[in-house]
Amino acid sequence: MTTDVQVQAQPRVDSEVGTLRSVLLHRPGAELKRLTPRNNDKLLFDGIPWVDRAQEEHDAFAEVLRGRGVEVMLLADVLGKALEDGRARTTGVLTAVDERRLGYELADSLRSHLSSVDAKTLAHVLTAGMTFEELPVAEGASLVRRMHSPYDFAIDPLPNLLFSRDSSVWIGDRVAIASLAMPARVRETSVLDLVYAYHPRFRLSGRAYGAHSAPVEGGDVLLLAPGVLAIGVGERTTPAGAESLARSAFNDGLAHTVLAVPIAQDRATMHLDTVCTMVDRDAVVMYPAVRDTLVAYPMRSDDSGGVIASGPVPFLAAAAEAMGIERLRVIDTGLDSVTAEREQWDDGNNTLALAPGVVVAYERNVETNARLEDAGVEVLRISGSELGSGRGGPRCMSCPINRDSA
Ligand SMILES: NC(=O)NCCC[C@H](N)C(=O)O
Repeated sequence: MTTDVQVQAQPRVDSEVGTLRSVLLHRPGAELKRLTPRNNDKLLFDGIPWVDRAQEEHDAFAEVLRGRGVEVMLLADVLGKALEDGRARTTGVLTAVDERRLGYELADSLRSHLSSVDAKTLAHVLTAGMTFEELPVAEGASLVRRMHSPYDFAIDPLPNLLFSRDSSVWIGDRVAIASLAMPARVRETSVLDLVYAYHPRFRLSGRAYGAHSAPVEGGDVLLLAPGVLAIGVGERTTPAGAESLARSAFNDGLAHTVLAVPIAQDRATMHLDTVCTMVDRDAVVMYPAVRDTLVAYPMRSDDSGGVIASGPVPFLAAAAEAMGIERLRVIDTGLDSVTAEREQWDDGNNTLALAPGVVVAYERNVETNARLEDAGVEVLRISGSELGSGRGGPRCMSCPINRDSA
């Protein structure tokens, strides 16, 4: 159920913790059923999720948000709506059909076929992909068709759309569509591009950054305070990507300081939000192992379209200074290193704030959640036994569209 006020809310996000009003989620679907032990690594899942249970867990997550008055927009719905525009369908077909994979003839006949299907079916194909076995009949003489296994992908599935945080990020009233680093996620950019270009709710919104710039993933971008961004630089976001997003944010007047924060180039720490998320206006929960070592390279505008970087300097001090506060509190999870490592791996530090001091977290991270509560943070627990197999928590699975100003 949504209220009139929520429906009218214009996209705008200037912090991590302002009361969440609208959010974009992706309910996992058929694309997760494509995962097998042979392809799960390439598709960036650490196991084979039980899809029905993952959907139940996701529905429960969405219900927690709705229960707190948040408008939940689902990607399948907004993509389907965007694809009602014929121009979106044409672009969607062109970006999904890869002639290098299919060869000229098969690509041509698949493009014709997809141009004739309705918006909902096309939305399904764009997210769940298509196997050779599912291709429309005809082209029996195609070498490509004959030589591929029926189970090979003619169009790759996008199981990581579940992590809607990474593919786009709102900064102020502009949306930055990510340039995703891993081959398994690159096509997500074009799906989100369709949504923001053609869905009536978004099509007038301005863009920040450019989807074809150097890699930046939304999980690396933290809106520490209005005008202050932190951008993790590691396995996904590159220094050039961070600089490019900073330049765009400065030029659009969306930020005065951007902190580039190096993180280890490991799967466990693939994004900054795997080790640090904000839980209150002046507080973060942070993986203890990085607490004292995290540094930042502050960037500011040179006032003529360029970016000036300095540092490295200690992250916590640089963040507090840029935010104009005395100290950025780190909720001390006080965990022994083994428990901390286990809970970090299971997204214990990946919380989604619904308001200052109110977060959604995976229930399995018992110790981290207990410490958050000891520090006065309200923790709304969700189950993530299956959702977590893609290695992402509540923040990763949510793209805030509208928050009250913090
Ligand atoms: N912000 C995040 O940390 N997102 C999690 C992304 C998980 C996904 N399987 C990936 O490897 O990209």
